[in-house]
Amino acid sequence: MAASSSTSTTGNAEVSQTDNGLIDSEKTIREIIQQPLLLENDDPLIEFSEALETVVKTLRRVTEAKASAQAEAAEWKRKYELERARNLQLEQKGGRCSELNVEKGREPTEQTMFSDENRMQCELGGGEEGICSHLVLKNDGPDIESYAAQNKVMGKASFKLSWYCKGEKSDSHKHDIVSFEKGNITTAERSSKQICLTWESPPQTVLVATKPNSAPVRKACLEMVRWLKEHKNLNVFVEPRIKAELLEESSYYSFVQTWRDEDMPLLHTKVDLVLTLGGDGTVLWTASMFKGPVPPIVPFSLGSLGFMTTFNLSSVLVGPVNIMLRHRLQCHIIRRDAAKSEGPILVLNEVTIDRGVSPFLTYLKCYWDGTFVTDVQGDGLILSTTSGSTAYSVAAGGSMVHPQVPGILFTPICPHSLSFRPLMLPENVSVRVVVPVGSRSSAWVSFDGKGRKELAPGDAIVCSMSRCPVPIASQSDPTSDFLRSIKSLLKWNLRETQLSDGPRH
Ligand SMILES: NC(=O)c1ccc[n+]([C@@H]2O[C@H](COP(=O)([O-])OP(=O)(O)OC[C@H]3O[C@@H](n4cnc5c(N)ncnc54)[C@H](O)[C@@H]3O)[C@@H](O)[C@H]2O)c1
Ligand SMILES: Nc1ncnc2c1ncn2[C@@H]1O[C@H](COP(=O)(O)OP(=O)(O)OP(=O)(O)O)[C@@H](O)[C@H]1O
Repeated sequence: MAASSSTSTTGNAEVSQTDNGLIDSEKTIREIIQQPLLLENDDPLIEFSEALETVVKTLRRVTEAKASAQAEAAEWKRKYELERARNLQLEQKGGRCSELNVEKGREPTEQTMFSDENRMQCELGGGEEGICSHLVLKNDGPDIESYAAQNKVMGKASFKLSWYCKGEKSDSHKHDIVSFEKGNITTAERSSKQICLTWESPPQTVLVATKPNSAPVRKACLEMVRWLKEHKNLNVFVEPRIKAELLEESSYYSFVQTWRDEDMPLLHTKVDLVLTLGGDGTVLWTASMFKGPVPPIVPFSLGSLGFMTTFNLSSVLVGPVNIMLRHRLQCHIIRRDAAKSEGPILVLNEVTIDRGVSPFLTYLKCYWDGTFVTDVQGDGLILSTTSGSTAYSVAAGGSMVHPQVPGILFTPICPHSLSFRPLMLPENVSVRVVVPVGSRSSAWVSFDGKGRKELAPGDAIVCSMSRCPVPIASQSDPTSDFLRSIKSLLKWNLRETQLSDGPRH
């Protein structure tokens, strides 16, 4: 039935002209039926009268059904507006957290989700400190089925997510990771993490670091320093050892600058760019010179492997340059009797706690965020970054992990246990490794394979992710670099392809 465009309102229900027409038709038919002219024995007229009676009944049913549907629609509209007004009111109150307010002893099942008056009720608990808020809807009325569908849309429980860091509330980073707008939980976009460095002003000061005791590296260094000065007019910094080597070669290199030990904490404020000539060890060494922020490093591969030394071309002075942020672990040593800790010591690959020269089992107790986790009884333990996962950790049975995955690898070295598998922890965990007071021997700790220190019984080392990563220039994207490294350098999964001319299964 087509609806008329003009309407008149009766109470809550809106009655259209079509409905008025139906009512008029019914009246007319009734009048005809009740005509006194109709005789009792006039059969065709009686039949006609009965037929008209049926039409009257049908018309009445249609009119009633329509009115009822319109009344229901108006009621839903009213409820919707009521609900909306309540929600707006809540939002204006600052989205205060409220606790779930379910009637005591009554589960919020479909049957109990509406009130007796078929009225949606939004009951909000008063808990100021709660971390969630929910709508509770009740209905014991007859139209449960038709309301249930609406409930799914209108009665969706609202909630809030809160972030805690080591037991303390912290919302500072929430929208970087998870959004919960309108009750839909989504994570931040993860399509690309490629970082590109574009110089806003040209670099002016360059630090050159080289592998020692290598004639080709020494030659490359002389040429590079000269080129940087003559072609780019850049300030050049080198380590004191290299400065001595350069001056040994020629007094021409007297323009080259160096630093004293006490200046090192401020080195990053003077240097725009670091160039390394050597292998992975040279990158590790150079990164270790910076205890805080590290300037971008461009590694020139002159080593034997070159996991981090994938860069070969030097258009970096113009840019843009692809950058890979490699995370570091920062470590503090806590001596049994000392009031102050030693450190921080930053590592790009790993911290290794091992038995050193001792022929005995290393005995270590491990804690994550202060909770005891396990003992290590074996040759030792490696706490590795994902960049370091392809170094010592993989040799000890750890998995190789893409360096963009944030985390800490927990890899035992030759554990004297059949079930001690390596595992990986999230980046935010703080790991404490203690040499128990009752241990028969000391343990030894090393940082990227260097700076060996003894840990006596009662001493501990605490490691967590540093906020200062090492930005390293890369030739292509991080995934291609990683795959190229593990395939060409570690020969990952190299196998001849099976011939096709064999038995068919
Ligand atoms: N059994 C082992 O595999 C083992 C033992 C001791 C140390 N190491 C590794 O050596 C590193 C120190 O390197 P170095 O050059 O100063 O010492 P190094 O001269 O002894 O060289 C160690 C080798 O490890 C490679 N390497 C370093 N970092 C790597 C990485 N992230 N991925 C893949 N290979 C990597 C180097 O290219 C080099 O070939 C330590 O951080 C440790 O990871 C490995
Ligand atoms: N500037 C530096 N001062 C002191 N030691 C350094 C310096 N650069 C590198 N080293 C050390 O020299 C050793 C060898 O360096 P590197 O690893 O770069 O060369 P490689 O062994 O030939 O290459 P790769 O590591 O790729 O096999 C490493 O142990 C490293 O710590």
